[in-house]
This record gives sequence, C-alpha cells and structure tokens, in this order.
Amino acid sequence: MTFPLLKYCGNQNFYDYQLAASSKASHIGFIFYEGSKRYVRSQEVGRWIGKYPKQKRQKLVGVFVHPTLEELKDVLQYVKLDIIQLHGHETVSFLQEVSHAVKLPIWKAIHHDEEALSLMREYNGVASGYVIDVKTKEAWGGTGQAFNWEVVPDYTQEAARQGVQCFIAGGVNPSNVKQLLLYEPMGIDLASGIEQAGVKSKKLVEDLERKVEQTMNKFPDEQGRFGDFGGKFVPETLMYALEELESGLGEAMADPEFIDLYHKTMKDYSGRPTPVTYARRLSEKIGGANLYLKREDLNHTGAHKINNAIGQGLLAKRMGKEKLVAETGAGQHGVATATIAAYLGLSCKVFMGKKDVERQQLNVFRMELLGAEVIPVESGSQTLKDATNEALRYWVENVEDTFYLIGSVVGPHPYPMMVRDFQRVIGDESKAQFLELKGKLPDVIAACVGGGSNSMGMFYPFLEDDVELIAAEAGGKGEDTAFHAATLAKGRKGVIHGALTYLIQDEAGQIIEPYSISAGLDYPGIGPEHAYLASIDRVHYESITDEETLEAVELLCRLEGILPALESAHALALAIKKAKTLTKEQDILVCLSGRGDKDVHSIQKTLQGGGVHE
Ligand SMILES: O=C(O)c1ccccc1NCC(=O)[C@H](O)[C@H](O)COP(=O)(O)O
Repeated sequence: MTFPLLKYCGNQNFYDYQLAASSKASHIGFIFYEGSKRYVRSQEVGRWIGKYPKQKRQKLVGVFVHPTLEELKDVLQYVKLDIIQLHGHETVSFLQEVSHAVKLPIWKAIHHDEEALSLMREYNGVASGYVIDVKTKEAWGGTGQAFNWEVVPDYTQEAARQGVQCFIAGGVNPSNVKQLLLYEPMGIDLASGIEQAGVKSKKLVEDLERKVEQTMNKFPDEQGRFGDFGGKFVPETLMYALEELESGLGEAMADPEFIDLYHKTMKDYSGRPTPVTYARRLSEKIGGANLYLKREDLNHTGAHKINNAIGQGLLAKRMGKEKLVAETGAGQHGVATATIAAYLGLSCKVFMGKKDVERQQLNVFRMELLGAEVIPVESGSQTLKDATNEALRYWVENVEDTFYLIGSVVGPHPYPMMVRDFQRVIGDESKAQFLELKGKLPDVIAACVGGGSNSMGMFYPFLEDDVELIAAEAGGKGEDTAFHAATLAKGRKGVIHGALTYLIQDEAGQIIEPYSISAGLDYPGIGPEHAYLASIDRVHYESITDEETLEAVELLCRLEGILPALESAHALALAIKKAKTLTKEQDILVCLSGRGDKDVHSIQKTLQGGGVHE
C-alpha cells in the first residue's frame, strides 16, 4: 500500500497554513464559503502564501458551496488555486460551466448516503476528483462525524474506474486513522480531527502522520513488489536460494554488529564518506543553478559499485558462503566483486559476455590480477544480459557454497531492495553534508540510470522530501534510432532477470540489444523500483545522447579538473540542462557515480571518429 494523499482542510490563520505547508500533506484546503466557521478571506490567504511558500508538490484546494462564477474568479485573483472543490448540490452542468470558466480541475463533494455511488457516476468525466463527506442539518462539511468506512472500497473503485482521485472525509483523526487505512483509501481529508480549540494542532498533525507511516508497508511488499513492478519471476529451482538469501539478509540487517561492520569497512577500506564538491567554475560557465557533485568517483576502485559489493560480500561471509559469483558488462561490477572477494578471502567467478571480454580487456586483466576467474559467455548476444542468465544458472546449481552478488537494483526480490539498501549511503551522506554546507536540501538531484543502483541509492533517502529528482537514461545516438538504452522512454512492461519492469523489446517480446557510449548503462531493463517511481511521477526520467555526454565530460575535465565516468557524465549533462532553467539561488546535486579513467580509450576513439563499440 502506498502513502495516501493527505488533505488538511479549513486552515483559518497563518499558523494553520504554515503547519500544513511544512507537513506531509499533499493538499492544503481553504474554505471560501461564508456560512462556514472556517471561512477565510482570499486576500489573507494570498498574503500567507506570499510569506511562506508551500512545498512544490503540494496543491492548494479552494472549497466553495454554491458559488457564483464571479465569486470564484474573485478568489482566484488573490490565490493561485490548483483545484476547486464544490461542496454543495452543484449540478453536472454547473461543474462544466466552472471548468470552462476557470480552467482548473474541479472536485465534487459527495455526501455519503445510499444514493452516493450512483450520484458519483453522474459526474463521470466532469469531476476530476471526489471528496466523500458527511453532511448534517447544520453544516455541509467539517462536521467531525464519520460514516461507516466499510463502503470506502466501493467509492475508491468507482473513482479508479473514472481515473480520478477520491478522498475520504468526515471525522478522521489520529485515534481512528489506522482503522480507516484498513480500507485503503486513496486520500484522506481532515479538518476538525487535527484541530484543538479551533486551531490546527502541531501535536495532532505529527501524531496523525506517525500513525499513517506506521501502518504503511514500506516498499517492496512481501512479494517483493514495488506497486506493479518487481516480484520473483523465477523457476522453482531458484526459490530456495532466494528464500535463503531473504532470511539471511533480514537477520543481518537487524543485527547492529553487522551494520557496524558494513559502515566500518566502507570507512576504513573504501574511504567513505565521499565528499560533496562545489563545481564553481562549471556553475559560473553554465549560469543558472549551482552545481554540486557527490564524489562517488573517490571511492576505492573508482565508483559507487564497491558500496554494494562490500555489503553483499560481508553478507555472503556471514551466511557461510565461500564463493562469490557475479555478472559484469563493462567490468566495473566484476572488479568491485573481485576486490571484495580478495579482501574477504573468498573465491570469485565473474561471468562476462564474450563481446564485452573483447572490448574491456583492461578490466578483464584487472579482475584476474585480483584473483577472479573471468568466464566468457558465448550464448545470445554475448553481452550483459547473457552473462546475467549464466550467472543465475550457475548459482542455482551451486547454491550450497555460492553467493550471487548482483551489481544493480535489478533481478528477483530481494536483490532490488538489498542493493538499494547497500547504496543508500550515497543519499544519506549527501543529505547530512548538504544540510551542513547550505543549511537546506538541494532543490534538484540528478543521477544516471542503467539498472539504476547509484540513482536509487542517491534518491531513496530523499523520496519524502521536497526535492526534485531527475534521472538520465542512455539516449545513445538518439531515442528514435536503433541505438539507445532508453528503457523508460522506449520500453514496455515485461519480465527480465526475474523482475517485472520496463525493458526494450521487439513486437514478439524479444529483448532488443541496448546501445550506449557508456558500457555501464547499456542494460535493456531498469530496476523495478525506478519503474514504480516513474509510474507515480516521483522521479522524472530523460534520455541523454552520447554527444551531450561527451560535451559534459569535456566541460568537467577543463573547468573542474575531474574526469567523470561516461555513466556519470549522463547525469551531469542532464543537470547542466536543468541548471540553465533555474536561478543562482537554487542548487543541483549531481551523483558523480564514478571516475572516467576506464573510459579514456572509448572517449579518445569516439572523439577521433572511430565509434565506441565497433
Ligand atoms: O470545514 C468546513 O467548515 C466546511 C464547511 C462547508 C463545506 C465544507 C467544509 N469542509 C470541507 C472539507 O473538505 C473538510 O475537510 C471535510 O468536511 C472533513 O471535515 P472533518 O469532519 O471536520 O474532518
């Protein structure tokens, strides 16, 4: 179940409004109906909003009962409402008239009774949302009285059928909200339940939000699903291995000694925390927002991959496994796995597509130097997806003593969750560092996404914050050519490596070979949690071409003396585009996921006109 939308309604003074604007509410409501004890004047509301801006994600709702068009327009002069809520007996044709006149979404309040569902159907196609409320003789709303919530799923289903939102109102408060949540409402609307002596109460709001949070299952759910995505689409033979991993992981994550060891290893062995660097000359050159870099390139082995390899390596050891097996495309994850295997005294096999073995010879040698055995995979297209298939196959046959160390937030549950949790150190550190540096959070965070582990680790601790999250997919030679890895822009839902997600596929569902200048981004799928975050519009994904990437590489080299990995340069290129649309008071934090030494040969070849993978 996802966190429900919350509407705090009937804000009557600056204090009420400020509390709502700094809360978890998704909607802030004002009553512009003079017959209500919560009536407020639009001029005053306009002043409050000018004085204390709401969070960008929050929407302002104006509540009216039988207003005239002139009244509505008058209010809109002072308050830039996002939604008009009509709370009386307004007709379908009146809603159409209002919608035409003010060009805003119109919500209709439906007062709960036996006729309510059929009334709701009458507004189909006209109302953009519903508030199901209780009416008394004295008041149209804000009564503090609840109805029988057993029928909540009927209202929710009808709204879902119409493709609009539905809020449950009437007498909800911190003491009964858990009861309401059993019926899985899309949204909850409160007025009197968070008031004390007629004003909104900070204590009640905090109490309510804590109760809602406690009731929510954090993603993934028990089946390993992120909304519609993720899961465990694997042959039965793999189920034992996944269940063993899930229980080993659960025990380790609940053990403070394991968590301490993981952090200590990250510090003493990999050099964490990685710094946040202000890219001063680059910011000045671009204009607009300031660019900051989270320096994952300064990790041991040169990229964020080691965070996850340390976590899973320690877990393997704790679970008594002596052998690590991994897949690799560009070789970065293979190197990270071979590194941690050497450090922990474990043996290591790395499956790598034959084509990748040929084009990444330096990394192959590096893995061998670290004591790993690199196994070229000759099946399929001889690239990363085939290497992953072979690694999974090997794991099933050798599960007794072998741990499969996946390198991204992909694969069957619990891998996407586990890799995210071992990578969230990037976001956790960034949050604390940015607050210390600037006394606030960044306005925007940018990261690149192939499978999506650096971006998931960076974004995860910011999901509930008022921070815009943007991610760069590999646009290759252009989304509309046959050479890209723009999974979300061009892909369709399907199953890859045990998880339901977006992937690029042909008409028959066969996976299309992805392409990118950056070997680390040319994966045909994307982590299921990313697919979910895209589906709820929490993260905005955009594709960045090879050409834009190379421009970003050159800029960062010349202006900051930092050679980024081609993967990370995708994020930088997206951040540069975004910075130009913002002001110098705003900040963008870019996840610089790795250093570019490994890419020098590809960059040189491309700039000299040779192409990368030819
Ligand atoms: O709140 C009012 O005074 C009010 C008056 C007239 C029309 C609507 C009104 N409130 C609309 C809302 O959206 C309230 O949040 C909703 O009725 C829930 O109120 P409560 O039962 O007090 O939580």
